[in-house]
Amino acid sequence: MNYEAVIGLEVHVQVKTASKIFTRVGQGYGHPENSLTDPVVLALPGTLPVMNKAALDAIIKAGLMLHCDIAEVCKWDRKNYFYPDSPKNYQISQYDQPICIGGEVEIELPGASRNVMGEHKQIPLTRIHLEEDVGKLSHFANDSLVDYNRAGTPLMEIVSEPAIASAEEAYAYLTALRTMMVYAGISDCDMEKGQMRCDANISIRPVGQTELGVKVELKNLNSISYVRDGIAHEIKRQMAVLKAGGVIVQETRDYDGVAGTSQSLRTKEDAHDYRYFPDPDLMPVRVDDAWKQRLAAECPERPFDKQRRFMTDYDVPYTITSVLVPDRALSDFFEAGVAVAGKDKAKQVANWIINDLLRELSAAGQTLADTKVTPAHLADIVKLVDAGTINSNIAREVFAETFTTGDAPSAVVERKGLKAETNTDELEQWCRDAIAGNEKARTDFLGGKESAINGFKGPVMKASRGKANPKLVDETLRRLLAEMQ
Ligand SMILES: Nc1ncnc2c1ncn2[C@@H]1O[C@H](COP(=O)(O)OP(=O)(O)OP(=O)(O)O)[C@@H](O)[C@H]1O
Ligand SMILES: [Mg+2]
Ligand SMILES: [Mg+2]
Repeated sequence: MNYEAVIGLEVHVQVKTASKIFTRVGQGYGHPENSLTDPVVLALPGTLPVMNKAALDAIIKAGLMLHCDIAEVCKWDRKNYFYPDSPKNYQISQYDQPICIGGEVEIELPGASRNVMGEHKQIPLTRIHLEEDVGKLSHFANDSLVDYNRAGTPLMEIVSEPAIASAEEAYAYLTALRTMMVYAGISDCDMEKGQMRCDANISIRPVGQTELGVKVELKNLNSISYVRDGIAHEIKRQMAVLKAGGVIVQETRDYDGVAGTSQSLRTKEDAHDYRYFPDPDLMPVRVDDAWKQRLAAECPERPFDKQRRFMTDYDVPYTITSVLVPDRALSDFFEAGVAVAGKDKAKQVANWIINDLLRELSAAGQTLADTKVTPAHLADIVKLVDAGTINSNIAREVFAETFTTGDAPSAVVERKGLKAETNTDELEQWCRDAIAGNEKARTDFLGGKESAINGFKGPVMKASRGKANPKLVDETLRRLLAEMQ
């Protein structure tokens, strides 16, 4: 029998706000243990939560980016459980009235090769709700330590429908989701810092069956690659169980990304009853149109929409757009360059960014934010090359100088006297010398071997100390050779 996999992902994303979700103490990663706490975080008697509107703004934005319906009214519920990561013995979350309903995540599957755009698909979402993150426990041989710095950090839970078909699709889903959240400034989604965390629910069923199989939930998937590997491993495991005549039991498993193995944590029988009920300390939230419209205006263009626009409007190849677009600052830099250079020069501007700017940045250990190169510099250098003022070899040199000094390319050309040799008499003499100096190439060319012309170009370039305009050299050589025929 043939089986197919069905996957649903629950993704937790920490929202990047200045303060925590229900109190004014700051949030962050890497601070001394228990330094980001206050009476509300520690649930001291008499404290009450106060809603942080910035966290609501962020989740509404996320919902708008992902085409969700934003509920007119949503409310807060207590998820009750007893564990030291939550000093209140409950977590404030949203149960039956989440803020975002439905929606979808556009994903791109791997193409036939790196240069080819892969298939795009929409993965439907069930909901997105907002809750507070909990504290972190560290277990040692004889004791366990609790750090409440993370407790109360606003946390979105993005729940997909069971509609992801493979480990590759799950990988693409998380990549797309992360790019989108970073684009909108909602979260940095650094999985190593726990800013994005994912649980994967996996079942298999005979192909053609509509009813879902029994799901297994994988936890502790702390990188996007581990999610992919963990899912692939789990699908194989379930197939093997069924093939051997066994049954899948509903359980939660822990996946060890390093070892590539998983083990059962708990089965359905141990499932919690969270006794959800509305939190009496918090009012429901009503989101009106004006609020939604304010945030819609702040939402950036979706990355895949931008990529399609770059390809159709600017005629930039897919491979280049897939480097430019995932980095919002880089794509803004590109568009600023195009705005100066003109739309018809977009491809050249993009090439300077991809081939030269990125190379120089990585060699210098810098990021785009540090660079002295401006979008106008790129437009300048494209213009210099197009006008034949400098050839592309010299342009590389000029760019490197602009990169280190921040001087405009035309200023560098001026200062270093790098203008292409336009003295045609001198150029013509160099060409004559080159032809005279290579008898064989001359006979070959005159005998019809087109490529033999290249044999003269090296000596001409050398004579001009690299400054000759290659187009002009080519033209002059052809004219002189034609005269000899
Ligand atoms: N049979 C199934 N096979 C694969 N995925 C499933 C199946 N049934 C449900 N899912 C997925 O499992 C996830 C369920 O998440 P949800 O938060 O609704 O419930 P939960 O996991 O029971 O709750 P908790 O938040 O406490 O983990 C969804 O992403 C859903 O698409
Ligand atoms: Mg859940
Ligand atoms: Mg779950």
